[in-house]
Amino acid sequence: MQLLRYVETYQGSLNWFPNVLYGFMMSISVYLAAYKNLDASTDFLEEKGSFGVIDEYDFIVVGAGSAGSVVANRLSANYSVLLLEAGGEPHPLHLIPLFALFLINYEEIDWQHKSVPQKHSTFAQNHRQSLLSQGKSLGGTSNINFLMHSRGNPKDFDNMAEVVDDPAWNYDNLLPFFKKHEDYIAKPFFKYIQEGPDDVHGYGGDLTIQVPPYTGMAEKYLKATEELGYQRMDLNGRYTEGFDYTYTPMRFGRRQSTFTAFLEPIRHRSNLTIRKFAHVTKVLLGGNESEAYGVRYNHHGVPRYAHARREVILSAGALNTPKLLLLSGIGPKEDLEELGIPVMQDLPVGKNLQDHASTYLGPFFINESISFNPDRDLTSIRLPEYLTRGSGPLTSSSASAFGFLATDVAKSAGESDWPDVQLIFSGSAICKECDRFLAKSFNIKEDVLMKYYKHAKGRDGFMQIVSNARPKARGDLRLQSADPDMPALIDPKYLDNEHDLKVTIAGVKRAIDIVENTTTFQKLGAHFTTEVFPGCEDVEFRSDAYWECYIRQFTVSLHHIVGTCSMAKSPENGVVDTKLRVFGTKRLRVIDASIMPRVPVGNTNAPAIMIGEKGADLILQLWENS
Ligand SMILES: Cc1cc2nc3c(=O)[nH]c(=O)nc-3n(C[C@H](O)[C@H](O)[C@H](O)COP(=O)(O)OP(=O)(O)OC[C@H]3O[C@@H](n4cnc5c(N)ncnc54)[C@H](O)[C@@H]3O)c2cc1C
Repeated sequence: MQLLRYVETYQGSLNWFPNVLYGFMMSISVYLAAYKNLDASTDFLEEKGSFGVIDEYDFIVVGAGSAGSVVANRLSANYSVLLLEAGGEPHPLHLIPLFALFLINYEEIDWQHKSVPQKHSTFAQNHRQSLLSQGKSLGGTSNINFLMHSRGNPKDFDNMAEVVDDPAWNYDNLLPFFKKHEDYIAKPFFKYIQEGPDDVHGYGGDLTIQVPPYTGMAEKYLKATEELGYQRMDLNGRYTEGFDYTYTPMRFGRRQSTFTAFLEPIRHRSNLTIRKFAHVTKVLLGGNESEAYGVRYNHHGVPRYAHARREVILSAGALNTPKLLLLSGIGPKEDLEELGIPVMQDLPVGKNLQDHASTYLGPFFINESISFNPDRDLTSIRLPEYLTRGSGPLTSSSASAFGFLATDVAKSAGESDWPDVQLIFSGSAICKECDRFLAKSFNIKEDVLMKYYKHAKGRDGFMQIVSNARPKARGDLRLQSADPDMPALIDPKYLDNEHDLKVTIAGVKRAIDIVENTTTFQKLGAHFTTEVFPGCEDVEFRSDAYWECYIRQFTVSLHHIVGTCSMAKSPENGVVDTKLRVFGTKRLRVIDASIMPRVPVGNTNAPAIMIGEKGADLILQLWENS
């Protein structure tokens, strides 16, 4: 507290802080590499000699991410579990939500997948390749995501149950799995939270869900959306159109990843073996019925094998799980034969890839100094304030409010109660180094962002992310080689159809309306930038053609990839059945985001965690009754 008082008193003369911080962030790769090398060397020495002749467990879980951490936690309560994770310890900087946007695209903690060059989008990204980040450490992508807790719309799950013809996957039946781990803290004063038997939230679970202490300009944004007739509602409940503060997995201002919630507290459980730096390269399948009996993996350069007495569970995420299945001979027959991989099962692995293609709309400027302007507001007080009180802007990933709305496209399809656009509000101004940081995080050409943001630096303002929440685009993932170290060919096919473009343009116009047609924002003199996005100089500014150009240039993935190992009624339409067992195999399941047949209207971390709960429950039910 003494330190806090000292810093509060002298902060005026200590405004060197942003410069130091920017300098630190620019050299972050050195720090990340040092941390990882130390972790890997310690792990190598500790694990040396700890392998048995037969490394055998009841269950093997591949991937300690959002879903895998939950699966390993639940199963190891009763059975022996080997959890294999390609990455190491999560980096301590992950805990600070404000750093979320600046800790992606580093090889030490991110798989850094890239799409193949896109024909209809991502023109401003280097080589037209969309960066498709995925966390690589204990906790997986929950370590590097933007902390938005959003389950998806009840209709998404009802629709999923219909597609797979199994009511077990409808919203009402999945609710217990959303609630099971939740420790929900509702923001005070909001009346929309249901109480009693209709309460959709859980309390006292492993994962605390709350609004961060710092919300910046979010209240202004929510007021403006109310002016346009949108209600404030619980976006993790039975919502339709509406807006709210962003709820996040967080305790005392620190990110709660699935590592901190589900693995750290039990990592010394005698039934659980966590093996870091263990890159699984093949599922071992035997007999006529493709029965999974183990996996092969590389551990510090040494090939290892582990056997499962009961099941092998793949939770390597929506890009690495299909890759692993393909490498193991499960996938489209023709593709596998072309690469000389013996075919174990002919299944549409890697097809049906979906993602939320989005655009980063802005900057919007205001005349008052109320946005979070890092150059000004990131004073030296922020660190001690964060460390001692768990408060202040460091607690916010900057996506402080969001909402869902139904465009005319949804309405004319009779789906006004199933929104098709998500708008995310980021109340941060463009700081003097933000162009370079954002270029790195989005894989955008640095000169493009430097040009576009030049006039915005240091001015109070904000951004909105416009996301096409129910895309029609269906991409795919294929192998280019049987070598596990070769990246897969990933093609999300963003904006390859008129529908997706139309919905995104409609979303952009609503986002502009919120700013330019509400008294809340007009009192602040709020307006969209007058700067033309590089590459769109030849079309009339703010015309539909301009928005099309902007969206196709500045396309960014919201990193919500799903569908590559789709759950389905039959093997012609998907990869796993409704018990998440890979069709045509035995003792092999997929439990992660890849099993969702359609991307939910919302974000995918909460659904992936729910799938972890549901999958673990299916497994426990089977083995406890047999
Ligand atoms: C930058 C970014 C921001 C995002 N923001 C949000 C957000 O704000 N809100 C939200 O809800 N969602 C967000 N998401 C998406 C969400 O976090 C993911 O959809 C979700 O975490 C996926 O969970 P998963 O269990 O399927 O996979 P993951 O969490 O990716 O877990 C897979 C794990 O498997 C490991 N692995 C992979 N291959 C192998 C192998 N061969 N051998 C061993 N281990 C392996 C990986 O290292 C990883 O730890 C974001 C994603 C990104 C990248």
